[in-house]
Amino acid sequence: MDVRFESLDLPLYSPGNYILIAGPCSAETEDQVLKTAKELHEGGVKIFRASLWKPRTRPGCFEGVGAMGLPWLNRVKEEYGMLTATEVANGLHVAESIEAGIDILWIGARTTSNPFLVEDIAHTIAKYDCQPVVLVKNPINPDIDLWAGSIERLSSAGVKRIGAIHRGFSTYADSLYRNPPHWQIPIELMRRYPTLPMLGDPSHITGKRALVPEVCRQSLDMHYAGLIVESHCNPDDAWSDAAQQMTPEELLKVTSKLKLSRLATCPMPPLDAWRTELDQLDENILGLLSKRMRIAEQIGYYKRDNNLSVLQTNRYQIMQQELKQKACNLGLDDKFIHKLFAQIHEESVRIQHKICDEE
Ligand SMILES: O=C(O)C(=O)C[C@]1(C(=O)O)C=C[C@@H](O)C=C1
Repeated sequence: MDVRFESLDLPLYSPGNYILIAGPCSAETEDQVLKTAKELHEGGVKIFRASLWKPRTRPGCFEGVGAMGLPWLNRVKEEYGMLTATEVANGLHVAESIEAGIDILWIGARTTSNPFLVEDIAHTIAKYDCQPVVLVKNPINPDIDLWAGSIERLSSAGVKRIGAIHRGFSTYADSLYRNPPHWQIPIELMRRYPTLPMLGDPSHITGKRALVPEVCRQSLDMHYAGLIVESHCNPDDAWSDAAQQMTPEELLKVTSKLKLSRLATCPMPPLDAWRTELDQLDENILGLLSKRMRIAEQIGYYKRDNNLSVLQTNRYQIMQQELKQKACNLGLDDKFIHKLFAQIHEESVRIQHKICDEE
């Protein structure tokens, strides 16, 4: 589908000249909102974010202050001249936010996954002459068409200023990141829509404040238009997502370095994206190997207690035979897979011998 994107026309953060949206995960109290906004404003941040409606995984968690926080965001606008941004999950949120003068609305990952909600949001926005900027987070699952589909729905309904937010994708596997980035997906979206502005969301990708700086850097190296980062005046006491929020001071230390590292390197976006993806896959392989060895250990104890021999040649041969077939089906070289699993089996046998020798 041919989608035309108008410029977001948002103020840029300097140094670095990129869009920087910062603020707490959730608006909690008027004081917390104003204190955080003041510190960010003093550091040159021009766009303030805070969620009012929070879709949470389980009931009983803090679900946001709702429309009560809209006047707090208005005070941020009036007192510090910042633009304001919040998350919307249905048409009612949209209407309340636009009527309260919010400048930027973002659609969260769970909402992007629901075409009915996206339609509701799109048609509600389109009713207003003075439209906000709308940013679409990637869906929770790594489904590029669902992401693209939401963007297309907004555009078809008449929403003009649209951008995307890359917040990573949820995973079942153990991972360094809360939501592994799968960089190839946003890269593919940017290939499909070359004029679509993409913002990185390092807070949700990493889930840990210590990792936020490197993902900020990677996002800008990918030529993203900017970043949306969580910052709280007292992150450890935050009512939601405490581990991934940083103080305005910590954040500004990172953002001021970004320009330097961006100029000092010569980014090669496709290569960088592939390497990042390989790093992630390697980490997944390590996680799986570790799980496999833990199971081999358990079998080792069982064999010791039941006086069974460690080496089970039959089992090993059947396993290799099946792997050969599976490798061929996946287009992998069967000799390589044979060698790889011979090594893995050898290590498993070593671990079990050690257990059996322990007594
Ligand atoms: O199946 C078992 O008995 C195992 O202990 C597992 C395992 C393996 O790593 O796959 C290890 C040793 C045996 O020779 C065969 C297979």
